[in-house]
Amino acid sequence: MITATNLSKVYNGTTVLNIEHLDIPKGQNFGLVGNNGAGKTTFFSLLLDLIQPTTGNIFNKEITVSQSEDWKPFTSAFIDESFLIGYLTPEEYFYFVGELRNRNKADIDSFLEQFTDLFNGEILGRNKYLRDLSKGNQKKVGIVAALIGEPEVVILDEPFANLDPTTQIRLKKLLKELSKTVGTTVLISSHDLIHVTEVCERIVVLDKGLIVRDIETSEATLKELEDYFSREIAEA
Ligand SMILES: Nc1ncnc2c1ncn2[C@@H]1O[C@H](COP(=O)(O)OP(=O)(O)OP(=O)(O)O)[C@@H](O)[C@H]1O
Repeated sequence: MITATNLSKVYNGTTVLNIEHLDIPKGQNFGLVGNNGAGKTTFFSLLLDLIQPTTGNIFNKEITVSQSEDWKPFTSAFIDESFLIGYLTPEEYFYFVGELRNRNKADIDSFLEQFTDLFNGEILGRNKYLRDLSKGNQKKVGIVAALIGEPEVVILDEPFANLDPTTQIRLKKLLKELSKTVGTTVLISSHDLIHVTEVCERIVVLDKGLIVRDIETSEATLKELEDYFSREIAEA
Protein backbone atom coordinates (compact mmCIF):
# COMPACT_ATOMS: atom_id res chain seq x y z
CA MET A 1 0.00 0.00 0.00
CA ILE A 2 2.77 2.39 1.00
CA THR A 3 6.32 2.18 -0.28
CA ALA A 4 9.28 4.42 0.39
CA THR A 5 12.39 4.10 -1.75
CA ASN A 6 15.70 5.88 -1.21
CA LEU A 7 13.72 8.41 0.81
CA SER A 8 15.74 11.10 2.52
CA LYS A 9 15.22 14.50 4.05
CA VAL A 10 18.12 16.83 4.67
CA TYR A 11 17.93 20.12 6.60
CA ASN A 12 20.95 22.43 6.48
CA GLY A 13 23.30 19.59 5.61
CA THR A 14 21.93 17.27 8.31
CA THR A 15 20.15 14.12 7.20
CA VAL A 16 17.12 13.68 9.46
CA LEU A 17 15.57 10.77 7.55
CA ASN A 18 17.15 8.15 5.35
CA ILE A 19 15.01 5.16 4.42
CA GLU A 20 16.39 2.91 1.73
CA HIS A 21 13.27 0.81 1.40
CA LEU A 22 10.06 0.40 3.38
CA ASP A 23 6.89 -1.43 2.37
CA ILE A 24 3.71 -1.20 4.40
CA PRO A 25 1.10 -3.63 3.10
CA LYS A 26 -2.62 -2.89 2.93
CA GLY A 27 -4.47 -3.43 6.18
CA GLN A 28 -1.36 -3.41 8.33
CA ASN A 29 -1.41 -1.77 11.72
CA PHE A 30 2.00 -0.14 11.58
CA GLY A 31 3.78 1.52 14.49
CA LEU A 32 6.70 3.92 14.34
CA VAL A 33 8.78 4.48 17.45
CA GLY A 34 11.98 6.37 18.15
CA ASN A 35 13.38 8.96 20.49
CA ASN A 36 12.76 12.70 20.08
CA GLY A 37 14.05 13.88 16.73
CA ALA A 38 14.30 10.35 15.27
CA GLY A 39 12.34 11.34 12.17
CA LYS A 40 8.84 9.98 12.82
CA THR A 41 6.95 13.18 12.06
CA THR A 42 9.24 13.84 9.10
CA PHE A 43 8.24 10.48 7.62
CA PHE A 44 4.53 11.20 8.10
CA SER A 45 4.95 14.72 6.72
CA LEU A 46 6.57 13.29 3.58
CA LEU A 47 3.76 10.78 3.26
CA LEU A 48 1.24 13.63 3.41
CA ASP A 49 3.20 15.84 1.02
CA LEU A 50 3.57 18.46 3.75
CA ILE A 51 7.29 18.57 2.96
CA GLN A 52 9.28 17.54 -0.10
CA PRO A 53 11.81 14.71 -0.01
CA THR A 54 15.45 15.61 -0.61
CA THR A 55 15.88 12.33 -2.48
CA GLY A 56 13.68 9.40 -3.34
CA ASN A 57 9.97 8.84 -3.42
CA ILE A 58 7.08 7.74 -1.34
CA PHE A 59 4.21 5.92 -2.99
CA ASN A 60 0.70 5.56 -1.61
CA LYS A 61 -1.11 2.86 -3.59
CA GLU A 62 1.47 3.34 -6.30
CA ILE A 63 0.79 7.07 -6.52
CA THR A 64 3.88 9.26 -6.04
CA VAL A 65 2.59 11.54 -3.30
CA SER A 66 4.78 14.49 -4.24
CA GLN A 67 3.64 14.38 -7.86
CA SER A 68 -0.08 13.64 -7.81
CA GLU A 69 -2.99 14.41 -5.51
CA ASP A 70 -4.84 11.19 -6.31
CA TRP A 71 -3.96 9.69 -2.92
CA LYS A 72 -5.91 12.36 -1.04
CA PRO A 73 -9.44 10.90 -1.38
CA PHE A 74 -8.44 7.67 0.39
CA THR A 75 -5.90 8.97 2.91
CA SER A 76 -6.44 10.90 6.07
CA ALA A 77 -4.39 11.98 9.02
CA PHE A 78 -4.21 13.80 12.28
CA ILE A 79 -0.69 15.01 12.95
CA ASP A 80 -1.28 17.96 15.28
CA GLU A 81 -3.69 20.76 16.15
CA SER A 82 -2.77 22.63 12.98
CA PHE A 83 -5.13 20.17 11.27
CA LEU A 84 -8.04 21.67 13.22
CA ILE A 85 -9.86 24.94 12.55
CA GLY A 86 -9.95 26.79 15.84
CA TYR A 87 -12.97 29.01 15.19
CA LEU A 88 -15.27 26.07 14.34
CA THR A 89 -17.22 24.01 16.84
CA PRO A 90 -16.58 20.25 16.71
CA GLU A 91 -19.86 19.73 14.83
CA GLU A 92 -18.96 22.40 12.25
CA TYR A 93 -15.53 20.85 11.81
CA PHE A 94 -16.92 17.32 11.38
CA TYR A 95 -19.43 18.58 8.78
CA PHE A 96 -16.64 20.46 7.01
CA VAL A 97 -14.47 17.37 6.80
CA GLY A 98 -17.58 15.40 5.79
CA GLU A 99 -18.07 17.71 2.81
CA LEU A 100 -14.50 17.04 1.70
CA ARG A 101 -15.25 13.32 1.95
CA ASN A 102 -18.63 13.51 0.20
CA ARG A 103 -20.62 12.86 3.36
CA ASN A 104 -23.71 14.93 4.18
CA LYS A 105 -24.76 16.11 7.62
CA ALA A 106 -27.01 13.10 8.21
CA ASP A 107 -24.13 10.75 7.31
CA ILE A 108 -21.89 12.55 9.79
CA ASP A 109 -24.51 12.56 12.55
CA SER A 110 -24.95 8.82 12.27
CA PHE A 111 -21.17 8.26 11.97
CA LEU A 112 -20.61 10.21 15.19
CA GLU A 113 -23.06 8.08 17.18
CA GLN A 114 -20.43 5.36 17.65
CA PHE A 115 -18.18 7.85 19.45
CA THR A 116 -20.60 8.84 22.21
CA ASP A 117 -18.52 7.03 24.85
CA LEU A 118 -15.23 8.34 23.50
CA PHE A 119 -16.54 11.92 23.52
CA ASN A 120 -17.73 11.51 27.10
CA GLY A 121 -20.23 14.38 26.82
CA GLU A 122 -17.50 16.95 26.25
CA ILE A 123 -17.38 17.35 22.50
CA LEU A 124 -20.82 17.54 20.91
CA GLY A 125 -23.58 20.00 21.77
CA ARG A 126 -21.33 22.17 23.91
CA ASN A 127 -21.16 25.15 21.56
CA LYS A 128 -17.44 25.49 22.21
CA TYR A 129 -14.90 26.40 19.60
CA LEU A 130 -12.17 23.87 18.92
CA ARG A 131 -9.57 26.36 20.13
CA ASP A 132 -11.26 26.35 23.55
CA LEU A 133 -11.25 22.58 24.02
CA SER A 134 -8.64 20.87 26.17
CA LYS A 135 -5.66 19.36 24.35
CA GLY A 136 -7.04 15.86 24.87
CA ASN A 137 -10.47 16.77 23.55
CA GLN A 138 -8.91 18.52 20.55
CA LYS A 139 -7.06 15.31 19.87
CA LYS A 140 -10.25 13.27 20.05
CA VAL A 141 -11.86 15.57 17.47
CA GLY A 142 -8.83 15.34 15.19
CA ILE A 143 -8.67 11.55 15.36
CA VAL A 144 -12.40 11.05 14.80
CA ALA A 145 -12.39 13.54 11.93
CA ALA A 146 -9.57 11.53 10.37
CA LEU A 147 -11.86 8.51 10.28
CA ILE A 148 -14.66 10.22 8.36
CA GLY A 149 -15.38 8.74 4.94
CA GLU A 150 -13.77 5.33 5.49
CA PRO A 151 -10.25 6.26 4.40
CA GLU A 152 -8.06 3.36 3.30
CA VAL A 153 -5.01 4.88 4.97
CA VAL A 154 -5.09 6.60 8.37
CA ILE A 155 -1.98 8.32 9.75
CA LEU A 156 -1.92 9.40 13.38
CA ASP A 157 1.06 11.07 15.03
CA GLU A 158 1.21 10.32 18.76
CA PRO A 159 -2.49 9.47 19.05
CA PHE A 160 -2.27 8.48 22.73
CA ALA A 161 -0.52 11.60 24.01
CA ASN A 162 -2.74 13.86 26.15
CA LEU A 163 -5.56 11.32 26.29
CA ASP A 164 -6.94 10.07 29.59
CA PRO A 165 -6.49 6.36 30.39
CA THR A 166 -10.09 5.42 29.58
CA THR A 167 -9.84 7.11 26.19
CA GLN A 168 -6.49 5.45 25.50
CA ILE A 169 -8.09 2.05 26.07
CA ARG A 170 -11.04 2.93 23.82
CA LEU A 171 -8.71 4.25 21.14
CA LYS A 172 -6.58 1.10 21.18
CA LYS A 173 -9.69 -1.02 20.59
CA LEU A 174 -10.84 1.29 17.82
CA LEU A 175 -7.48 1.24 16.02
CA LYS A 176 -7.21 -2.54 16.24
CA GLU A 177 -10.71 -2.97 14.81
CA LEU A 178 -10.01 -0.56 11.98
CA SER A 179 -7.35 -2.73 10.43
CA LYS A 180 -8.89 -6.05 11.39
CA THR A 181 -12.50 -5.55 10.33
CA VAL A 182 -12.36 -2.76 7.75
CA GLY A 183 -8.89 -3.46 6.33
CA THR A 184 -7.69 0.08 6.92
CA THR A 185 -3.93 0.62 6.79
CA VAL A 186 -3.19 2.39 10.06
CA LEU A 187 0.11 4.16 10.71
CA ILE A 188 0.77 5.50 14.17
CA SER A 189 3.77 6.89 15.95
CA SER A 190 4.06 6.65 19.69
CA HIS A 191 6.43 7.07 22.59
CA ASP A 192 4.34 4.62 24.57
CA LEU A 193 5.87 1.21 23.98
CA ILE A 194 3.04 -0.61 25.74
CA HIS A 195 0.33 0.99 23.63
CA VAL A 196 2.21 0.56 20.38
CA THR A 197 2.93 -3.12 20.99
CA GLU A 198 -0.71 -3.69 21.91
CA VAL A 199 -2.08 -1.99 18.82
CA CYS A 200 0.44 -2.62 16.06
CA GLU A 201 1.26 -5.86 14.32
CA ARG A 202 4.52 -4.39 13.09
CA ILE A 203 6.84 -1.89 14.71
CA VAL A 204 9.65 0.00 13.07
CA VAL A 205 12.23 1.77 15.21
CA LEU A 206 13.87 4.90 13.85
CA ASP A 207 17.14 6.23 15.22
CA LYS A 208 18.51 9.46 13.81
CA GLY A 209 16.49 8.92 10.66
CA LEU A 210 17.54 5.31 10.07
CA ILE A 211 15.46 2.17 10.43
CA VAL A 212 17.27 0.20 13.12
CA ARG A 213 14.58 -2.39 13.92
CA ASP A 214 11.67 -3.80 11.94
CA ILE A 215 9.73 -6.09 14.21
CA GLU A 216 6.72 -8.30 13.70
CA THR A 217 4.96 -7.86 17.03
CA SER A 218 4.99 -10.85 19.34
CA GLU A 219 4.93 -11.45 23.07
CA ALA A 220 8.66 -10.70 23.17
CA THR A 221 8.38 -7.32 21.45
CA LEU A 222 7.78 -5.08 24.44
CA LYS A 223 10.86 -6.47 26.19
CA GLU A 224 12.89 -6.18 23.00
CA LEU A 225 11.91 -2.52 22.63
CA GLU A 226 12.53 -1.76 26.30
CA ASP A 227 15.97 -3.36 26.02
CA TYR A 228 16.69 -1.38 22.89
CA PHE A 229 15.74 1.95 24.43
CA SER A 230 17.59 1.24 27.70
CA ARG A 231 20.84 0.23 26.02
CA GLU A 232 22.32 3.73 26.13
CA ILE A 233 21.53 4.02 29.82
CA ALA A 234 23.06 0.61 30.43
CA GLU A 235 26.22 1.57 28.49
CA ALA A 236 26.68 4.82 30.44
N1 LIG B 1 11.96 22.63 9.28
C1 LIG B 1 13.01 22.04 9.85
N2 LIG B 1 14.22 22.60 9.80
C2 LIG B 1 15.30 22.03 10.36
N3 LIG B 1 15.26 20.86 11.03
C3 LIG B 1 14.07 20.25 11.13
C4 LIG B 1 12.88 20.80 10.56
N4 LIG B 1 11.85 19.97 10.81
C5 LIG B 1 12.37 18.94 11.52
N5 LIG B 1 13.68 19.11 11.70
C6 LIG B 1 14.59 18.19 12.42
O1 LIG B 1 14.39 16.88 11.92
C7 LIG B 1 14.65 15.95 12.94
C8 LIG B 1 13.52 14.95 12.99
O2 LIG B 1 12.38 15.60 13.50
P1 LIG B 1 10.98 14.86 13.65
O3 LIG B 1 10.00 15.91 14.09
O4 LIG B 1 10.68 14.09 12.43
O5 LIG B 1 11.27 13.84 14.85
P2 LIG B 1 10.27 12.94 15.68
O6 LIG B 1 10.80 11.55 15.64
O7 LIG B 1 8.88 13.16 15.21
O8 LIG B 1 10.49 13.55 17.13
P3 LIG B 1 9.50 13.73 18.40
O9 LIG B 1 9.43 12.39 19.05
O10 LIG B 1 10.26 14.71 19.23
O11 LIG B 1 8.19 14.25 17.90
C9 LIG B 1 14.85 16.74 14.23
O12 LIG B 1 16.23 16.84 14.49
C10 LIG B 1 14.28 18.10 13.90
O13 LIG B 1 14.92 19.12 14.61
